[in-house]
Amino acid sequence: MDSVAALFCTGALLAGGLYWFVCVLGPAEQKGKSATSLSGGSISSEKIGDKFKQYWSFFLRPPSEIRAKDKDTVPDFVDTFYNLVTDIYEWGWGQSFHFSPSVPGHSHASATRLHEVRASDLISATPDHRILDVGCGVGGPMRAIASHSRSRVVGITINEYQVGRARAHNRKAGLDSTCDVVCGNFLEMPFEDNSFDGAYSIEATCHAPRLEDVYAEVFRVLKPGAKFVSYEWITTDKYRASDEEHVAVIRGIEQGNALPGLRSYADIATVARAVGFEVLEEEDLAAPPAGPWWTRLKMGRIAYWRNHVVITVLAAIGIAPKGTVEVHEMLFRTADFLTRGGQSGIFSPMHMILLRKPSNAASASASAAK
Ligand SMILES: C=C(CC[C@@H](C)[C@H]1CC[C@H]2C3=CC[C@H]4[C@H](C)[C@@H](O)CC[C@]4(C)[C@H]3CC[C@]12C)C(C)C
Ligand SMILES: C[S@@+](CC[C@H](N)C(=O)[O-])C[C@H]1O[C@@H](n2cnc3c(N)ncnc32)[C@H](O)[C@@H]1O
Repeated sequence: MDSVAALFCTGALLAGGLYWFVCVLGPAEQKGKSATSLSGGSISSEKIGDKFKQYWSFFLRPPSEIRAKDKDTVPDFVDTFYNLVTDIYEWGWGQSFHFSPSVPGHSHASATRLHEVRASDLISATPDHRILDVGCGVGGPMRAIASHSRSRVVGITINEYQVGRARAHNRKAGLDSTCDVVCGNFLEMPFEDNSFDGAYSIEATCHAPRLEDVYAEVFRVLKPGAKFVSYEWITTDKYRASDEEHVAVIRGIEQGNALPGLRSYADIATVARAVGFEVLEEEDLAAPPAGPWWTRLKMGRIAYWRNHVVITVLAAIGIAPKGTVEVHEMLFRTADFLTRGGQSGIFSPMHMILLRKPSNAASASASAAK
């Protein structure tokens, strides 16, 4: 009898421990996405492994070919990437898929919100405005900006699965009457010329093979006099193409984040002017005195190990799709490359550029974009 009781107690303890490990500790950042509901977005479970191999094979081509910057294949490859990572991002990071400077006395959530609201204030978003979110993810920034500015916000993302997640979050937040989400390509947007009073893009245009193409589209859909702010992923003036360590870190960042090639900070304003924008302000928001953005990534290391164990166990018992283990390992490595990029100062994910479409501008700058 005693041994039955001991067996029962051990079983109960193990089950309780597993529940705590997976369900209580599991959602590292935001409750809402749990480890037991990780999926491959719109990709069916059995195809995740193959899709991951296909994603990775993009980088097996010679860098010169990757940098050929193909407008037709890159959006598909980015879409595959977001099918693979969206659930893991939400589970381990939250609903805002970007970095922010750390702010003393503020939580990650609060520092994230300050960074988002800053974009809204820079473009002077007001309640009568219709604002475009270029590359909206699952809509963390959109909800913060709609609540802060009372503007109507329309987000666009290439990834259908994110559209569903964003809409569900909007409904839950009671913001579905002010926030809309559209599935589409920001290189060819399904919006009328001169139809937005402002636009912002947070860590999304880095996925564009040519920055000209997305900036020209934003220019086209903005009303004359309207402002656009972008937080760009760039290499800084500390980056040296002759330094092997620099090259390895930047390549690691590109491979783990579906980037067709990082741009230099020096190219951003040139492109913006070429499509017809006036440059109002340009500042690397990661530069001192801003608090380091990478500390959150570094501090998370223990949680990532825990996440790795959780995903491996769930995949082994058939709850999580098998391929998620490889995807998670890729993100694990990416976190390290990003941290090294931040610490060495060669990379920034928040080079801010504030632009205005001139008041006397014609509707589009198609010729500038070609
Ligand atoms: C702007 C982009 C994405 C930026 C960040 C939101 C993501 C970049 C790297 C991601 C992560 C790395 C490590 C993961 C960890 C191993 C896992 O256990 C939990 C999720 C991570 C923390 C994940 C979260 C999102 C990132 C920080 C790019 C794509 C242009
Ligand atoms: C890193 S996420 C950032 C999301 C959001 N701005 C945020 O901060 O939470 C990049 C976003 O850009 C979108 N994206 C990338 N390439 C795109 C394209 N060609 N057209 C539309 N959206 C794109 C992705 O689908 C994703 O939603």
